[in-house]
Amino acid sequence: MSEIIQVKHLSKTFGTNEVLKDINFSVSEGEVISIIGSSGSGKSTLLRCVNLLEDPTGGEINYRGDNVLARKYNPTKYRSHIGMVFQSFNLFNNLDVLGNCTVGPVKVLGKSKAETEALALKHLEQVGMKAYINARPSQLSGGQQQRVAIARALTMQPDVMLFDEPTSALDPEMVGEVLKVMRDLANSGLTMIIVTHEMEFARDVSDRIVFMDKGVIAEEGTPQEIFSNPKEERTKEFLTRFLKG
Ligand SMILES: Nc1ncnc2c1ncn2[C@@H]1O[C@H](COP(=O)(O)OP(=O)(O)OP(=O)(O)O)[C@@H](O)[C@H]1O
Repeated sequence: MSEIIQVKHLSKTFGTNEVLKDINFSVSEGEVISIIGSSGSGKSTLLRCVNLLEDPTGGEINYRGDNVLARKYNPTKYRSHIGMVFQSFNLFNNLDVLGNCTVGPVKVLGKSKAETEALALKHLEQVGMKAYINARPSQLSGGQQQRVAIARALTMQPDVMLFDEPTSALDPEMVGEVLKVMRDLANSGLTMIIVTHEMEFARDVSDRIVFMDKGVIAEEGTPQEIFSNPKEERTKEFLTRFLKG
């Protein structure tokens, strides 16, 4: 399996707060990785660094072997390979559903409108939102908006999709529909890095679990290793606390 992203010795500091310390991990084609850990452990910051939404303080992010933090590398080009879905959907309310999905590929990637619309319709169908192409985001439920946000990211034809707590802002009854779409994507072979508090989902869909604690990767392994047989005391404590809560 070829490596798509490799993070080496990554660090991130906000003022005097060292949020990420010497992070090393990689994702290969077709892999699904879930990042779990307590609130404030640095999960979202790590994902945002991978997408260059935050400037890492040190280390390397390699995309197919090239360090994207090197001066000569074009960050816009790199970002076009990385899809991201946020907690808060971030759809454009002045555009309808189809417009939300086509604006990026047409304006940023310079793709043809006809080709992009066909692709967008395919992905909107995949997430069960094809019937809503003319709706505005404000007319949709949170779960529907998040499914459109997923279709929008997919229409950019990314190499890897990052999900930053995609169900945290949803009413409980809408969590399932978004997780179902993500399960289907994972089964389809899409490469995914997911920050989530949905433990059951993470256990079921992931090839690997990364457990973060206080800015470091405390433990990493298969779902079986992490959930049934964690080696680190802090992993056990987190899971016990989580299951009780
Ligand atoms: N833009 C920022 N400026 C200053 N501090 C920040 C910024 N973004 C994050 N932090 C700090 O970095 C630390 C890690 O935050 P982060 O959001 O990455 O954690 P998390 O594990 O994703 O938490 P949660 O599960 O609650 O989302 C926190 O102490 C947070 O206050």
